[in-house]
Amino acid sequence: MKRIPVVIVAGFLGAGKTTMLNHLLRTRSGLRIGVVVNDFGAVNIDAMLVAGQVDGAVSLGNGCMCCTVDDDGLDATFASLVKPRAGLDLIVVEASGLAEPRNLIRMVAGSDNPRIEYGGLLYLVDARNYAETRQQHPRIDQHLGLADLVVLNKTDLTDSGEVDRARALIRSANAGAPIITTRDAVVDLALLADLDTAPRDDDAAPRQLGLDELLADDEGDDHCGHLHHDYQSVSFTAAAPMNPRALAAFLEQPPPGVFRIKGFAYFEVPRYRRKYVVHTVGNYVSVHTQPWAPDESRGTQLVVIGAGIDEAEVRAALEKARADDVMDTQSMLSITRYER
Ligand SMILES: Nc1nc2c(ncn2[C@@H]2O[C@H](COP(=O)(O)OP(=O)(O)OP(=O)(O)O)[C@@H](O)[C@H]2O)c(=O)[nH]1
Repeated sequence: MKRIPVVIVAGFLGAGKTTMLNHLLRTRSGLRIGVVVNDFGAVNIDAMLVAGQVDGAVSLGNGCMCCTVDDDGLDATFASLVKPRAGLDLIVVEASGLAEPRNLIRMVAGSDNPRIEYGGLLYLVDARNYAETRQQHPRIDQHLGLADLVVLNKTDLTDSGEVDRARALIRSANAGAPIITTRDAVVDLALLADLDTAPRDDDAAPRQLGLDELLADDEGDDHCGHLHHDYQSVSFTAAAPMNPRALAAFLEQPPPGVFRIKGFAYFEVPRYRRKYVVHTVGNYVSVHTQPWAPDESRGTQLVVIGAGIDEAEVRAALEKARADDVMDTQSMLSITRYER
């Protein structure tokens, strides 16, 4: 029986994991892909952003799955995905931006399910924020060291010098994994199919860490060092419309410690009634629109993630950004200027 490869997609907050997953799903040309999506916040925004285009999906919300799944690891999740009827060719596990890849690899490689096999780790790097993130979180180097393929993304937001510097830093953490540069995480699906057997850039050198060593190594059990211990998330939901100017001001200058905001917003402004998907990563804001699903209730759902954030302050700022009056169309400029 052919086993279904399970590829783990990891990378720090906002690196482009969901963007890549959506690209793969759009271009899968006949291949059947199952996904496991894990979000840090209580509202599973990532699962909503990939909904509707996937052949089988399991969403594990509210916490990094490296620590929050139970003793069976991901076994129940895989069991529900690999039913022969689903006929999957590939399973992609999108880790939360703060998850520990080593633990995830253990869960997949150590699974008792005879229908799956570990298919490798793809690690996404945000070229714009990488140097700073690495300085803040030296542990990222360990994550990168486990990768079978590194995708250096967001090259449009940096100059070539910065891309070269990021490449050199990645190389110092991982001697052999191929590094590809991308914009909007456009990765060829074929690359994922043979991730763990693809030729490495240092063919002569041994792998930094063999899978057996990895599974035996106790270092990954040191939960204290996990990135998510330093971070909090605040989820905000509102059925009433938002004030575009006030929400834009929040996205541009969020309370101290906030690094990532994602979700969607509802504005009751003539001609601007579509669903506004909003993202911030560091100080970069981006917005795009999509239609509401026919049965979807209008409303705003945002997840705000950061280190040392004051939940009450975040919540109060978002409450203040609700529209308390009829909004003029001019006010939407403050949001639409970030449309990509
Ligand atoms: N300019 C630019 N924006 C990008 C690129 N790739 C992704 N983005 C944007 O970056 C933001 C975050 O992308 P996501 O795909 O949601 O990132 P993620 O890694 O899934 O984020 P988390 O799950 O929160 O860790 C979104 O606004 C994307 O549209 C890129 O290459 N260039």
